[in-house]
Amino acid sequence: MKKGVLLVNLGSPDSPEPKDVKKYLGEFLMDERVIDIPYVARALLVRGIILKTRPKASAAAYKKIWWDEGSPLIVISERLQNKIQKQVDVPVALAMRYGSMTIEKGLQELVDKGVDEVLLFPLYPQFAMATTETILVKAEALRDMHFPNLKIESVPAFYNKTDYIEVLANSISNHLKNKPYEHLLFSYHGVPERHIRKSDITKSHCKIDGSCCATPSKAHEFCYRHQCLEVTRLVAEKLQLKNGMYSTSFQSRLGFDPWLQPYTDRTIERLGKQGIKNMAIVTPAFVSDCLETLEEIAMEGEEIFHEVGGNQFTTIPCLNDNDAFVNLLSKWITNWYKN
Ligand SMILES: C=CC1=C(C)c2cc3[nH]c(cc4nc(cc5[nH]c(cc1n2)c(C)c5CCC(=O)O)C(CCC(=O)O)=C4C)c(C)c3C=C
Ligand SMILES: [Fe+2]
Ligand SMILES: [Fe+2]
Repeated sequence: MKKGVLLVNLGSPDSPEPKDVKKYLGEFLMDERVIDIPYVARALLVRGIILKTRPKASAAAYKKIWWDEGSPLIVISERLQNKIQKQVDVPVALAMRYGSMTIEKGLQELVDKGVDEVLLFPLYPQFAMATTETILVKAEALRDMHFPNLKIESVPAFYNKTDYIEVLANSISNHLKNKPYEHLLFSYHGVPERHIRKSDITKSHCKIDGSCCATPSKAHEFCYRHQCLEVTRLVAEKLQLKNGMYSTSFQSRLGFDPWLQPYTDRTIERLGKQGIKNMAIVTPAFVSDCLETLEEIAMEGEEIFHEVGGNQFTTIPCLNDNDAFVNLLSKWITNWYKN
């Protein structure tokens, strides 16, 4: 069998213009694993409310971070793909779950190269319904419809792999080398609390009460909250951070349902009000810098911190196409096709 790899990231609009942002958000938010309410209610909420106002505001935010070459998330993912391709002996394609670079096109590109066994590689360290699961479900549906003879294997969430933690911890310490900080905040993309309960395979473990995620359980294989807290714990251990010098929060909430807490914006505000003058922030739910890191954290987050008296706000870049990260993914891919 000829093997190939499909890297999959979230996706971005084609341009930062409201019409393209509206098209992209329409596809993204109509995914039943992102806004997980019945179809009619979802359509009313997304098409009747969100798409009437959000595209204009989101387009303005995208314009602030857009690069000459395009969306940072897409450009960075392409750089990652190209660098990995130089290190491995099987074809490596790139697709996005939403937007124009579809998973269907990515699978077709590999099939056109003679590939009949694909390693599907969701570019997310932690499992979530709205990330890893939706990619797997979509790829399998496309396989059943268009590529019935294609074998698909997937890479599970890699949040607790020792070599990943090492790469992340090294990236953090390199960026903070000459920047003294009093507090390091680990900010992860949030999800509604309901998503955590839905993904609980035991149907009884996840109570989101502060202790369930630290109590061993089969549920953790699919618990986004546990996996985020583990990344913080393992990196803090590796960097020998003292208790109180670091914490975890969740960003980017949307709507009125309870999302994972504490919220990042309120945490930044609280830290500033407590007298922290120099803080650093890292965003390990994202492997590539994107709207949520470049605008929501590096711009809005910094503004909040300064408003409450904070001084130095250091945003640590995502792993992006950093050589150590490229080497790590290339090593995992090579181990897969050599076995
Ligand atoms: C409404 C529900 C949303 C869920 C659940 C959600 C989960 C989730 N998202 C990411 C990663 C990214 N999200 C990004 C943008 C973004 N996310 C939502 C909504 C949900 N995300 C919206 C509406 C948007 C669009 C921007 C906006 O209008 O604010 C991005 C950035 C994409 C880019 O083009 O740069 C990423 C990346 C994760 C990891 C996650 C669950 C764990
Ligand atoms: Fe999101
Ligand atoms: Fe839990």
